[in-house]
Amino acid sequence: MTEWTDPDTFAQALERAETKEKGNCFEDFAEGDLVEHDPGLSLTEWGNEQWMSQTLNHDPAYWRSDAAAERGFEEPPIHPDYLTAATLGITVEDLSEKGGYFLGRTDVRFPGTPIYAGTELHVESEVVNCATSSSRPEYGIVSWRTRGKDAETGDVLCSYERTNMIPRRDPVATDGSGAAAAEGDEDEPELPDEFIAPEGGYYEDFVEALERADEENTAVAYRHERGRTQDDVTVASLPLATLNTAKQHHNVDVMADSPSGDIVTYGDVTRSTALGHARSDEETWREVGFDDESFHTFVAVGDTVYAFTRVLEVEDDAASDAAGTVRFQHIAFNQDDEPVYSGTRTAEIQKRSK
Ligand SMILES: C/C(=C\C(=O)SCCNC(=O)CCNC(=O)[C@H](O)C(C)(C)COP(=O)(O)OP(=O)(O)OC[C@H]1O[C@@H](n2cnc3c(N)ncnc32)[C@H](O)[C@@H]1OP(=O)(O)O)C(=O)O
Repeated sequence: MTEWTDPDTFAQALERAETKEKGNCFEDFAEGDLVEHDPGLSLTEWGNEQWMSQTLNHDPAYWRSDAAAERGFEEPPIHPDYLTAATLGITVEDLSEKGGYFLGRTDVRFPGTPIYAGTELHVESEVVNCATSSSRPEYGIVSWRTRGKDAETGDVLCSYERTNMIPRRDPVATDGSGAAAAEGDEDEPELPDEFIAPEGGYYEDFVEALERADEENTAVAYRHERGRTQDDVTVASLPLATLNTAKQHHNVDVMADSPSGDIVTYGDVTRSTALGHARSDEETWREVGFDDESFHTFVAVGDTVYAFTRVLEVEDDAASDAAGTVRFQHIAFNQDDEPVYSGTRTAEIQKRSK
């Protein structure tokens, strides 16, 4: 009788067996398609706290009832970073499990927040753009508008537009114009002469710093001291806890043959860690939204995520009198000072005079 577990026999069996594939290729997406994602997730206190603690997000309003009450929350709510990561994680099986790279995201908004532990997520995505990559024949570039809804009420809790490179089933010829344009675009860097940092983390400190910087060639731009070295928890456990099935985060065997040569950190972990560093130097009141997010290069186990912040503008138009609105650019960078993530963030920052 054939012993199927004999190594030689099994090797032959594997070679002849069809693989039941997961995920979709570029050709499977068409503009206007609506995908209802089957996985769902109950946003738990444990998941929220695990995400926040591992990414160094320690805003007391998300940890302590008295601080939550001061902010007008019924109890410590679900953090917007965890909500964003969970909304995206659920979509991976249908949108990007085939592989490819999470390139960027914009228009991240939270119309239905605050929300609390126990809320169940139902997520849907609409294909908004399918484009040829002019630099990489084996990929196309797909963008989706994704909405994370309260499964019970249908209220939209988190919405954004995200772009990934997605493998093509059939590679196409490209004209290489993307790479050529990039080569020609290399301008000399023109940084301001002087960088200043706000004295403190209240709204007034950002206003005062921007006023000081109003002279020519000065920017309000500073780095944050904390760094977070990536380990098995941040690289594999956090994405799996959001049902993110991208092999990039948990299949060392497959990733050994990829450009990174190893599993890589979920973009939302990199981003949330950098934001955690930035928030530790400010008095955050409420997150409003995020735009123009890009992931520039991979982060892997052993890499350390640091953060740099530039203050772009302030506006005294927050929903609460206790805060003012600040728009930031945050750049996450690694131990070799390479940018790994950048994006703009609009947040309400507490006033000292509250
Ligand atoms: C979730 C999830 C997966 C993950 O979380 S993976 C971890 C997060 N993502 C990454 O680590 C990717 C980091 N990025 C890179 O390593 C490089 O950017 C990459 C993807 C290797 C591309 O390198 P290139 O040097 O080839 O980069 P280009 O700037 O030339 O971009 C290639 C084409 O993509 C277009 N593109 C780039 N960024 C965006 C963007 N934000 N929005 C739209 N399109 C973008 C760019 O224009 C180039 O287009 P061409 O037509 O010229 O090819 C999960 O599975 O979902």
